[in-house]
Amino acid sequence: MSLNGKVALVTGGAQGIGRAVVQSLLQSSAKVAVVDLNKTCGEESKAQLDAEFGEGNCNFIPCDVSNGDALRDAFQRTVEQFGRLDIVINNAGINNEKNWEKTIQVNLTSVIKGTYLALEHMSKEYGKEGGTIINVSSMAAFLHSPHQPVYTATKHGVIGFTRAMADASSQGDYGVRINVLCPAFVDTPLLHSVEHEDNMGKFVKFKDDFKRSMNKFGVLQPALIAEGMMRLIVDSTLNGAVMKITCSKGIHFHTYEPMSA
Ligand SMILES: NC(=O)C1=CN([C@@H]2O[C@H](COP(=O)(O)OP(=O)(O)OC[C@H]3O[C@@H](n4cnc5c(N)ncnc54)[C@H](O)[C@@H]3O)[C@@H](O)[C@H]2O)C=CC1
Ligand SMILES: CCCCCC(=O)/C=C/C=C\C=C\C=C\[C@@H](O)[C@@H](O)CCCC(=O)O
Repeated sequence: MSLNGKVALVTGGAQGIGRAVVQSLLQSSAKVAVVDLNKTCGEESKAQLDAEFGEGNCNFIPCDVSNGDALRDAFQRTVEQFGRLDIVINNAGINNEKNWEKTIQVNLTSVIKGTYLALEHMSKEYGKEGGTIINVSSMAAFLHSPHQPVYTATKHGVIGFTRAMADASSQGDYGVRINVLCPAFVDTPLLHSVEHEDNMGKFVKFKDDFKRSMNKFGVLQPALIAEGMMRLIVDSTLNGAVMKITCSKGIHFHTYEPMSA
């Protein structure tokens, strides 16, 4: 699939799932802005991607997505450098039950802010050409664990917000498709945070429950999540879709029963 001429912004793109998505976007000839807090990882990643895909296709923008002004600047810099914006992936996330307010800021508030900024740059409401937004939730929104109550709450929030915004987009004729992706366990640095008291606080005592669940359901590779992401990006029929990716069922969609009166 070719995304030649398209410009993407990926938050949390320096490692893990975001890194795999950036790689797939570059493979499809898109230009990509990698927005991430981790300067060392972001710069290393950019050097590797420049070597593989050539300079000028990828930009690293150091930014804490929970700082609203910094996130606004990151969007602005992307458009200044690449001339337009077509694809926004709100992927940055953390797992910290001890500093749970920060978890809400990064996993939910920043996804909301990232969606609104994306609309300012892509929506027909603002005189722009349209585009697509993908917000990253988690299977934790469907199968919760006592180990991660606030993480789970944020991932529920991302689904509710995204579905409502998808309806706003279609009814308001924004020309922007807005979808949500829910991976099960994925082999990334984030997954190792579940063992640490620094991250989990008092819930660390439930880590064996979490590990049992991981052993039962298996662990996915980031490349499969990137494949699902690319499907959401190119399939122009999808808006408000909730994509799940699990070991047992692979890439598939959640279906909601229609509400009866
Ligand atoms: N790894 C897993 O098992 C699963 C992960 N997810 C979600 O996928 C997304 C990506 O997670 P992973 O790649 O696994 O994590 P990761 O920890 O490997 O990568 C996350 C990236 O986000 C960046 N980041 C964190 N806080 C940031 C901030 N405030 N501002 C800017 N960048 C920030 C990190 O520096 C890192 O590069 C997250 O939203 C996570 O909740 C969902 C389901 C399962
Ligand atoms: C530190 C962050 C880790 C995030 C952990 C996370 O995302 C948790 C995932 C939890 C559960 C995964 C369950 C997967 C289950 C499937 O294999 C399947 O059995 C359920 C399929 C249900 C469906 O309709 O898709």
